[in-house]
Amino acid sequence: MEIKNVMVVGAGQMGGGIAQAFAEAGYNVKLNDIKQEFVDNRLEIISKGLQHQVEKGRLEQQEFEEIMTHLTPSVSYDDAADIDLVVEAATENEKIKLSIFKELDEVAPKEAILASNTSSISITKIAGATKRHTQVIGLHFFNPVHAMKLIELNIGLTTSQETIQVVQKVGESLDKTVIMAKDSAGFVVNRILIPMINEGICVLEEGIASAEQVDEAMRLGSNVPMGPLELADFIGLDVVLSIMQTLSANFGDTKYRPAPLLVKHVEAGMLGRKTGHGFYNYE
Ligand SMILES: NC(=O)c1ccc[n+]([C@@H]2O[C@H](COP(=O)([O-])OP(=O)(O)OC[C@H]3O[C@@H](n4cnc5c(N)ncnc54)[C@H](O)[C@@H]3O)[C@@H](O)[C@H]2O)c1
Repeated sequence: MEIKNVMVVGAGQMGGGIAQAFAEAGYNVKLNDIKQEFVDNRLEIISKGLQHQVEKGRLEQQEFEEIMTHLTPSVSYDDAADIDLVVEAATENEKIKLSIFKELDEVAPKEAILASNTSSISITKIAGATKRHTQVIGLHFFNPVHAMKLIELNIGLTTSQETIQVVQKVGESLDKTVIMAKDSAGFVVNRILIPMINEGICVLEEGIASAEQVDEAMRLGSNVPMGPLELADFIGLDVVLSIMQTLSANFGDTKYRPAPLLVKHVEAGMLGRKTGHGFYNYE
C-alpha cells in the first residue's frame, strides 16, 4: 500500500512538527484541529520557522513554497475521506482519543491506516474503538520532531504485519530511525524517561536541591542535554502528569505516583513553556 495523503489530527506542538515532517518529505498533509484559529496559528508557526531557514540559507525559497503547498488546513474529520494515513496527535486524554478514532473510522477509506502519536495510552484499546483493529498502530514521534531522529512503532495486540511494514517504511521516509515496541504503557522511552523526570520533581519538592541545581547536576552528571525540570517544561507538565497517571493506572505500582508538586503546577495552569510558567519563568 502506498501512502500519499496524510491527515494529522491535533495542531499542537507535536501535530505541527509531524505535519511539517510529512510535508517536507513530499506527502500531502491535512492539518486538523477543533478550531480554525488553532490550525491557522500552527501553519503560521511552521511558515515562520521555514522562512527563518531560508534567511539562514539552509533552504531555497522555492523549496519553502513547495513545502507550504503540501499543507492544507482542516477542521472537519470529513476531510479524512480520501486519506491513506491518519496520524493523531491530539491532547493526551483517553476519552478524546477513543472518540477521535471512532469518528475517523467511519469516514476514512477502509484500507487507510489510523496511527496515534500517544505517549502512553494503550494502542490495543484505541484500536478497539474502531472496526479496523489490524490497521491501528502507535507512531510515536519525539519533541521537537525536526531534531529528534527516533520514531517508536507501538504494536497493538491486533496490529497486522502489513500495517507494521507500511508504517515502518513511512517512518524511514521521514529520515527517522524506527524501533518497535509492544503495546505497554509508556512504551520504551517514556516508561524510562517520565519516572526520571517525576523523581527530579520530587528532589525539588523535598528541598534537596534547587531547580537549577537539579538540572545542572543531571546535565553534567549523566551527560543529558537537558535536565529533568527544563525537559518537563519543554514537554508540557500536563503531558508529563498524564503519562505518570497512565503508568500508575496500568502498573498499579507506587513507584509511578505523580509528584504532588507536578499535580499542583498542572492545577495552577503552569504547564511549562507553552503557558510561560512551569518550573521556570519564560516571560
Ligand atoms: N509534548 C511532547 O513532548 C510529546 C512528545 C511525544 C508525543 N506526544 C503526544 O502527542 C500528543 C499531542 O501532544 P502535544 O504536546 O502536541 O499537545 P498540545 O496540547 O500542544 O496539542 C494538542 C492539540 O490537540 C487538539 N485537539 C484536542 N482535541 C481534539 C480533537 N478532538 N480533534 C482535533 N484536535 C484536537 C488541541 O486543540 C491542541 O491543539 C499527545 O498524545 C502527547 O502525549 C507529546
